[in-house]
Amino acid sequence: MEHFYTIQGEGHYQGYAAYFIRLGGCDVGCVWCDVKESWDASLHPQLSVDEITSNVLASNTEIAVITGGEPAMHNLSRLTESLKALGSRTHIETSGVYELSGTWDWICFSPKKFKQPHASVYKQANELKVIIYNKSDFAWAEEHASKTSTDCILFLQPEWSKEKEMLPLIIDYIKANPKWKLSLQIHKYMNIP
Ligand SMILES: C[S@@+](CC[C@H](N)C(=O)[O-])C[C@H]1O[C@@H](n2cnc3c(N)ncnc32)[C@H](O)[C@@H]1O
Ligand SMILES: Nc1nc2[nH]cc(C(=O)O)c2c(=O)[nH]1
Ligand code: SF4
Ligand SMILES: [Mg+2]
Repeated sequence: MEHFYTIQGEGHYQGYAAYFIRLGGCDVGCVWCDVKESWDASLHPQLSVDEITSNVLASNTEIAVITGGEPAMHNLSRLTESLKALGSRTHIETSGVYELSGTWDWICFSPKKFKQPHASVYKQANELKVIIYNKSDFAWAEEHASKTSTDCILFLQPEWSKEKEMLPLIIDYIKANPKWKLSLQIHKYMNIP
């Protein structure tokens, strides 16, 4: 769908320069998705792996973030092999609904109520990033956290339109349950992609 060089705005690598590759196509249907224009893959141009990776190479970062849409809908073996051959780190943002293909240095798993994750992703995830849209999402976050590996880093991130309402609750929750950390979408405050 698009590719751009920016600052990773979320999660464990928040603040790092990163080259984003956003793949079209998603059938998860989150009501609050902030990139709904990604859902229909046929509306977006197809680029070759070489076209994409040459842009990553031209940037100064060694971090390539594959996102979407739901990137795991696609076979990502060739793309991740090419990125790694260029010396790039491969990071993915995924809802975990599909079994992952490809080789990954960092897996950010953000489960969704709208479609159940695939069982395999829990032990693969390096970070769990749960979006908090309402109060019931805290208990739901714990359910998912209990299935991840012990070294998985746990984040709560407010849904953007509910941030004013949910952030105070998230802060209280993290103070009471400090295994969780806060993730804010800092790129949205900075008005960058
Ligand atoms: C657009 S999604 C694409 C990757 C993948 N489909 C997924 O959902 O993880 C990228 C990240 O943005 C988060 N996100 C999407 N819409 C959001 C919103 N309105 N507020 C906060 N986070 C949001 C998702 O949970 C995910 O962690
Ligand atoms: N700056 C920036 N950081 C991000 N982290 C995850 C994003 C995503 O949409 O996957 C994203 C994004 O869209 N922009
Ligand atoms: S899974 Fe990701 S891309 Fe798909 S609708 Fe949900 S937030 Fe949007
Ligand atoms: Mg985004």
